This record gives sequence, C-alpha cells and structure tokens, in this order.
Amino acid sequence: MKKIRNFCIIAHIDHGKSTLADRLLEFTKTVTNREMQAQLLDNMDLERERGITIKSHAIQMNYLYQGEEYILNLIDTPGHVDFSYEVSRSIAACEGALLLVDASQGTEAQTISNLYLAINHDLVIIPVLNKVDLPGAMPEEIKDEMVELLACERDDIIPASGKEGIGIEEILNAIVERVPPPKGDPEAPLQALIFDSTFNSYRGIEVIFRVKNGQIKKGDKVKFMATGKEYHADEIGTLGLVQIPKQVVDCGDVGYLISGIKVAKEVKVGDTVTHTTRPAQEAIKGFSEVKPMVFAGIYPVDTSEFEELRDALEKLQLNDAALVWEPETSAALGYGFRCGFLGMLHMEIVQERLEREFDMTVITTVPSVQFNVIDTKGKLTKVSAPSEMPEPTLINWIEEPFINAQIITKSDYIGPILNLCMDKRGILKNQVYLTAERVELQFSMPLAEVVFDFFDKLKTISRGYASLDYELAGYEESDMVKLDVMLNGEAVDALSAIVHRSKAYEWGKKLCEKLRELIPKQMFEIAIQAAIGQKIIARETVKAMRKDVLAKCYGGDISRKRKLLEKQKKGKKRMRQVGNVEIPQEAFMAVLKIN
Ligand SMILES: Nc1nc2c(ncn2[C@@H]2O[C@H](COP(=O)(O)OP(=O)(O)OP(=O)(O)O)[C@@H](O)[C@H]2O)c(=O)[nH]1
Repeated sequence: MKKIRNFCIIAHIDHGKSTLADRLLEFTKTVTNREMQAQLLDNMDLERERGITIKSHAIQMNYLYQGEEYILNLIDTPGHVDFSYEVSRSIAACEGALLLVDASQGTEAQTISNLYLAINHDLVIIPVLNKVDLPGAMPEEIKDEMVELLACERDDIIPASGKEGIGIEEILNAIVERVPPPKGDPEAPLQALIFDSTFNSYRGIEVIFRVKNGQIKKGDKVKFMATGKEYHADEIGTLGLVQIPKQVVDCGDVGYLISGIKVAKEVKVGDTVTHTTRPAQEAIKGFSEVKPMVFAGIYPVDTSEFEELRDALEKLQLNDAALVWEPETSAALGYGFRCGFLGMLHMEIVQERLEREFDMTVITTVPSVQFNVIDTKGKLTKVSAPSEMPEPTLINWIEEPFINAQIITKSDYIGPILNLCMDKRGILKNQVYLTAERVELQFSMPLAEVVFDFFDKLKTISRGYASLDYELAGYEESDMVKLDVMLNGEAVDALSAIVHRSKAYEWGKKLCEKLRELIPKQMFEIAIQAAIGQKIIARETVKAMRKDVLAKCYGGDISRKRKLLEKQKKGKKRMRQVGNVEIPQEAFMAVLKIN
C-alpha cells in the first residue's frame, strides 16, 4: 500500500485534463507511441468528437521514482456540470488531486466547485498551471489567483503544458512525494467503493472500484450494499490500457470486477462492495441516487418504430444508468417515451446516440423540470410533463425546483449578469471578490430557467468570461401555469409547456412567432394560438401556399419533377402530421430557440 498513489485531475471544462492525462500515460510508458491516440481516455466516439469527457475512467501507471516502483492510479473525471455526481464519487476514491488551471483563463466555476469537493474529502491538492505555452498565458497573474484560492506557496504550483509536454516529470514526482499512500486496513472486512462502470456487450457490466478496506479475491462472493444484490467475482483485475486480470486486488488499489451483471441499473456509482461472509458493518459514506433533472418526450418519427425505439432505449440504459424512461402517449405524436436526463447535455447525447448507434429518427418534445403539484386534497404528485398537469381548479399549489448557482466572472460583467439572472427570476445571495478583477456571484434561481439557454446567454453577455456551476437546493412554491398551443383550433399536447405566470404572455407570443417561422406553408391557412386554460393569449398565422410545388414544373421535364418530389419526401422525414397540419421536428424544440 505504501507504493500506491490514487489521484484524479480536476479542472474546469477545456482546461486540458485529457491532454495532460495522455502525456502522463506516455511518460510512464503505460502506452507506447503507436498506441497513443490523441485523448486516449475519451474512448467513446461521441466524446472525442465533442471534445468532452462524458464518463469517468481509471487507468493504472507504473512509475519509477528514486529506484522504486510506484503504482499511480489515475482517475479521470467528467468536466460538465451534468455529471458532477460522478466527479464527487471519483474524488472519494482518491487521496490527491491535480488541480489544473488554464494559464490563459484562470480559475472558473468548476475549478472552484471541484476544488471544494476535493477539500471536503481531505485530498491533497497539487496545483498545476496548465497551457503555459499559450501566447495568451498570464502565468504570474493566474499564479496570484491560485495562491489566494488555495492558500498554497507560489513554489508549489507546477507550470505545465499537456500539449508541449512541459512539467510532466515534475507532476509525476509531486504525486509520489505529496500525495499520501492510501490508508485502510487490509485485515478488515471488505469495503470497496464503486466509482464507475462500463458496458461491454460480451462481458456485461464492468464495475470499477477502489478498495478502502480488506481485499478482494477472484471467485469471492460479494454483495453490493445499496442494492442488496449478490454476485460472484468471476474476474477481477487492475486497469492498464487494457484490463489486467489478477487473483487479488489489494487494499488501497483500484480495480475492475466482472460478474455477469447485464443491467447498468444494478450497478450504482457510490455503492459499496463487501463480502457476503464477513460483510462490512456499514457502507462507505456519501452514496446517493442520481436523479434526473430534465424530462422530455422522445417519439419515433415513424410511428411504426415504437418497439424499435423501446429496444434502443433499453440497450442505451444498459450502459447509461442515469437515463430513465417510461412509455407515454401523446395525442399529437402517438406512442413514445418520457425520458429523464441529468441535464440538457445528457439529453443531447442520448438523442445523438439513438440516431447514430441505433439509426432511429426521433422527435424530442419540450424539455421540462419536475414540479411538485399539491392538489386540493393535499396530495403531492410529481409532474414533469405538461399533459400530467391537473386542471387548475384541482390544484392547491405548485412547487418548482430551485438551485444555488455560482457564477465566476470578471467584475466588468457584473451588471449584465445581474440583469440576466433577475430576468430568469434569480435572487442574488452573495457576491465575493476572489481577486481585484474576479468575482463570484451566488444566486438562488429556478432550475427551469437555467436548463434551457441560460448558459449560452451567460457566455454571450460575458464574452466567454463567466462560468457557471450549480447544485439543487430544494423546492419552493411558484406560480406556474400550463401554456397550451393550438394549431387550427386543435391543441397540440407535445407543444405545451409549464411556465411561470409572469412569463406566460411573453412566452406565448414568442412561441407563436417562432412556430410561424418554423411551420412551412401548406395548402391552407394555419392559425397558431397560445392559451392558458380557455384564454387565448397570442396568435399568429401561417398563410396558405400560393401554388402547388409541382405547378412550378408545369410542362417541365419529368426528372426534375421526380427530384422535387424526392426532396419533399426527404423533408418529410422529420415531419409529423397533427390534425391536418404538418409540423417539423424543429417546431417541437422551438421553445429552446425563444430569446
Ligand atoms: N496550447 C495548449 N492547448 C492545450 C493544452 N492542453 C490542452 N489544450 C487544448 O485545449 C483543448 C481542451 O483540451 P482537453 O484536454 O480536451 O480538455 P479537458 O479539460 O479534458 O476537457 P473536458 O474533458 O471536456 O473537460 C483542446 O483543444 C486541447 O488541444 C496545452 O497545454 N496547451
């Protein structure tokens, strides 16, 4: 155990975590040059394309330090706020953390929130000033910031560049010298923290864990304490570039376990593995169920593909335990599924994976948060779809989820950010100057206002100099109403939304305008109306098309006609017929484009 170091890299998104990790793996010869692909740890295509780390991964390196061999377990963590629970579990598996700060950007919201998580878990922090090669780097200013933030010595900060390979050896040495070896009692009953899982279509779910106490042997009978399920440890081992099967994974080490688990839901990040005989008295602290924050309907464009969609969602769920769904029906869209996501990024990823990996063409409806509706009899119902909202006369009150948001920005942008947050029904709770120029603003804000486009707006008004982090604070009473949309007098349930009363008029007006732009002209006039209950609050009209598309080709050659028809057919792929009106997919997401 004396020779093991478990560490993670924490950083704000894009501060260069994956690139630096690649350099560490190269330097320790964990991977050969030939195996080296850029951003090795991001092994999902989607991750690489989007340049983000979605899931945490772990990898073991051997490092020779002063003639002795050390095992360094690097636990990679996701950088996006949607996946912050996974960050917290990864941190719980470590004794130390490299805190990367981009030398041209400085500390950002996630730098700070991750740092707090690490400090709460008593991790030793190794400050790294990354990307020092950038022409725009401001090493001295950013070092000042880091010294102030961490109360560390200036000399403790290691200047580095993942891109140029600067500072890599210093970082590895610092890990051995500054990060303490794992504590824990090898003789005690087994306690291993699950901090990740991966899906392999041949071998089932692979559980990634860190042994806190005791040890695990191949063939052991084990129990997952949160789910109560029991398995055989068919195969265990450590994680190099590939899995390395072992007979024993010792106290303090990081490893994987394969035991024929087929469903991701049985493996909960944060759960504790123990032995069935001589079990641990209690689980490792800090486990909580991941809860979806954003809900939306997903429908097949082609109604006959409902079963295929179910199949695809089931398969996706195998390796995405955070995804939840249940069947729902919509008058407008037919049979589909109500899905719960960790956030908007997670939702986009699921939609993209459905299309890429399963070749499904889907329509996603207006995303919504989950409200508490307390009816006149005092009963509480969780409502995450407008269609589930009871009649207003049956509602006593409605509560909506609020968050505590931290925004870090330059002082120049405080004014516009305050305006934006107030417009989003936020209340400023605190304002702290981190340095003369950088300020942290803390707001209480409804989650519903943040999930859609808040982040983009924040970036725009601050020219990129603002970062955001948040956590759920709880539910508060709010004056919410259901806003319906009608096309030619027919309500289209998939376009309804639950909005705050103070915003309903503006919302209705803008939504109607947007829909007018998005719904193509058809053979007849289309009235677009927004209503609260019986009351119409906005109206727009899509004028009728003047001529048939084909009329243009009158007398023209047949191949052109065919081309036009084919083009129309293609365009139709993502159209849904509601009543007599054809609605394109974009219309269902129109709310996201309302400014
Ligand atoms: N100039 C310079 N660019 C770097 C350096 N390290 C990373 N980058 C670039 O910064 C961008 C983000 O790097 P990543 O390593 O993907 O950042 P990350 O923190 O892993 O991002 P997430 O996984 O999404 O949180 C990429 O375009 C890299 O090429 C560096 O040391 N110098």
